[in-house]
Amino acid sequence: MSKVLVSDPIDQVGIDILSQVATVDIKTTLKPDELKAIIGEYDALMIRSGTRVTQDIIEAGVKLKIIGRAGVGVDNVDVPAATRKGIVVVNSPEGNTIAAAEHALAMMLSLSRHIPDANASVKRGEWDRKSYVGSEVYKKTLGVVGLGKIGSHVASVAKAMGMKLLAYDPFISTERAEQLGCQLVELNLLFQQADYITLHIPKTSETANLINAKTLALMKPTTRIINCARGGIIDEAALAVAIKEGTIAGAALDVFDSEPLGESDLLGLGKNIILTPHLGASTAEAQVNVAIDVAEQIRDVLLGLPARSAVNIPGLGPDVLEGFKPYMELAETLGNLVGQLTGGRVETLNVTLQGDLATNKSQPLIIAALKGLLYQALRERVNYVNANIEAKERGIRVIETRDASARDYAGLLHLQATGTLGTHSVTGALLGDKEIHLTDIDGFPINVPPSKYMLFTLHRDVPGIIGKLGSLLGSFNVNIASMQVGRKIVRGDAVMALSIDDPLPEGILEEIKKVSGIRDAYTVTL
Ligand SMILES: NC(=O)c1ccc[n+]([C@@H]2O[C@H](COP(=O)([O-])OP(=O)(O)OC[C@H]3O[C@@H](n4cnc5c(N)ncnc54)[C@H](O)[C@@H]3O)[C@@H](O)[C@H]2O)c1
Ligand SMILES: O=C(O)CC[C@@H](O)C(=O)O
Repeated sequence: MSKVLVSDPIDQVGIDILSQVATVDIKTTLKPDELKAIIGEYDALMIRSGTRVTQDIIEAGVKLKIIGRAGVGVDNVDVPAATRKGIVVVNSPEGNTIAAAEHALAMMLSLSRHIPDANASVKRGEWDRKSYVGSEVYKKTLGVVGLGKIGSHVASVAKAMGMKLLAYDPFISTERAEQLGCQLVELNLLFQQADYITLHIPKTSETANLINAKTLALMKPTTRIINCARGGIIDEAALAVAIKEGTIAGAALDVFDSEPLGESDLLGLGKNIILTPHLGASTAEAQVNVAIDVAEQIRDVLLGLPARSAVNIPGLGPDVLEGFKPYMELAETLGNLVGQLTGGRVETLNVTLQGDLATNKSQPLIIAALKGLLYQALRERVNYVNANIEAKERGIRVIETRDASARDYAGLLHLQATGTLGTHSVTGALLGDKEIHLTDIDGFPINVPPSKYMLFTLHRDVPGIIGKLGSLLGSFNVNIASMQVGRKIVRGDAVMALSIDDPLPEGILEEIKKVSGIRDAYTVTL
């Protein structure tokens, strides 16, 4: 049975799902060294934001197949290191969207009305109504930085509260922004005009310290900033100075450069700052959502099924996977076959996607073809996660061609590999949407389903050659399950594709190549 380590608090519903297929250990107080010492035993690791999965830990996780982040941000996982090791990293892209958006809105209103400080004063026995006069958000301008899932929800609710919306997101269309009632503007204009600025972006090299002394200086003295996205997007020292000096009115922060917060310039700024301990996703509903979402993906991967929200398998979303699964198998089989026919080191793989496959959603097929191609070299070490990187590291150039014109099959996949030992090509399609058929080998038309053990010959199409080959195989006790010849012209060059029941015995390939009329022969195991 597989073993899963859960190293952060996860809702029980997730543990129950994992327990269907694995032994689950829950250890939520591990120090990095302790995690490193035991991770080697586990097939899967499930975390929230508390565990840092560094390269060290990934290297020590010799059995790890999947890391599941019960939340959105995977910045606590070294995803490139996991990818290199073929470990799938999954998250829950939507499970806590509403929770995080509502937290941002709650922070905005709390900051406007000094609710945390007013509440604390009443609890101290005071009745001070003068110190806590607030301001309304109605008719004020909210600047939303990042109009993705959380930013969009914040914008919709803020719109309903009568706020004017500006947004900055270089990856969002004007139409989408308009649908949400937002005016897309340049960042500096947003900083200059907004009364409230709410951040809903990932922390990347572009967004690190996006709010700094320079950008703070652009803001109005009445501006309030809300960050429920990621620590490090705001320069905390500069923010503390801006609040202290009245350059801006205040800030509400759920996330910090270093968590837990500890000593900080942000403490001691009174009612103009609200600090929460990374609570954006902490609702009962969100924790159930993310636990189910991620535990199901871990369960599926441990059962050999694909994950629906893998962050390091490009283009393998649920919609793509559902329709493409049989074609993924086709691509992998063809990749494996052409890799074995070509032998040696492959330098270029030409991938032609024809008919229905000629869509811009077919990137997963190329990954599957590369996985098949690299199988002989890497065996189980290559998977959908690392196939692309492995191919790049080996200098394999991939050339894609899309040809939407209809053929005899709804979708045809053609692979041509060129390497140090020559060039070979294979084409395949699906019959009845699921049965793989090889339709062409090296330009010769055939129509055979692939089988585990196959023999291909390139020969002259002359009488008797099939008999000679059959006798030779018989003399070595090789049973032929099926055989087909593909030729372009009668008595010209031809290929023969044979399915055989067992692997070809040692030495027989050389004997086959000596048969008069046979120019070459290849044996493959699929
Ligand atoms: N506080 C919490 O507990 C909590 C909970 C959930 C999510 N989050 C964080 O909230 C953030 C947003 O999450 P989401 O689910 O909305 O993500 P999302 O991917 O749906 O949206 C992010 C948006 O940011 C935009 N973006 C990327 N780079 C940008 C840039 N340089 N400038 C402006 N926009 C940029 C993207 O185009 C996208 O629209 C993430 O950082 C996530 O980790 C925090
Ligand atoms: O695990 C948490 O509570 C925080 C999650 C949040 O930061 C996220 O990115 O999803």
